[in-house]
Amino acid sequence: MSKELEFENSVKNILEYIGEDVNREGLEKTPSRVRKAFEFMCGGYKQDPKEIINQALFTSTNDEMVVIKDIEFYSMCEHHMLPIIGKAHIAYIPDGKVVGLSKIPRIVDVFARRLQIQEQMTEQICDALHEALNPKGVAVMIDARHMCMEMRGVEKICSTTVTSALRGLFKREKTTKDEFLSIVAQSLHK
Ligand SMILES: Nc1nc2c(ncn2[C@@H]2O[C@H](COP(=O)(O)OP(=O)(O)OP(=O)(O)O)[C@@H](O)[C@H]2O)c(=O)[nH]1
Ligand SMILES: [Zn+2]
Repeated sequence: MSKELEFENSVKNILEYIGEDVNREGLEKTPSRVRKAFEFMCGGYKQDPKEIINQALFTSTNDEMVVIKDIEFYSMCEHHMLPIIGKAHIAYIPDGKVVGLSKIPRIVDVFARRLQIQEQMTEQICDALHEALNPKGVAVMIDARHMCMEMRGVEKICSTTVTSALRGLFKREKTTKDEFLSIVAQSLHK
């Protein structure tokens, strides 16, 4: 049996388990729709962040902080496979090269489109940028809502989780870190 069919049969098992009639018309294509949705939502496993960044690296003498704020993303927690919905705020200080701006949200999606815990996703984005750009510093802050804490479990719909990862100047210099925090503060969930 193909892997695709195995996946679709697993979806049918879940539908049966929750008490659905897998043969009713509305559910006929659901297993294959779910498979395609998962292939998209977990497409990050097949992507290489270095390859993405290397497509658009430009020599530059600029060494001022570059901040890309409010990068929305959808991920899934590895414990419940329920959505994590949030925003990433990313800054770096170039050291001889800058990256095409669109590549930063692409890197966020590479790691968001995997099963995640928020702390790990924050670190992975930071490390990927640090390794590929070799900048003077990188900072990543993620502010997200976890559906496993809203739709079920503790059912706290107003709580958000903020995580950060800092490298280089952002870690060593308080003024650099504070500048990043003041730019990002306005974007955090109220
Ligand atoms: N640190 C961290 N924990 C997470 C993240 N996403 C979900 N969790 C937590 O993972 C934990 C799993 O705990 P368990 O006790 O094994 O699972 P559970 O019985 O479903 O727990 P409840 O959610 O409290 O009902 C829960 O406390 C979740 O809130 C994340 O991104 N980071
Ligand atoms: Zn969860």
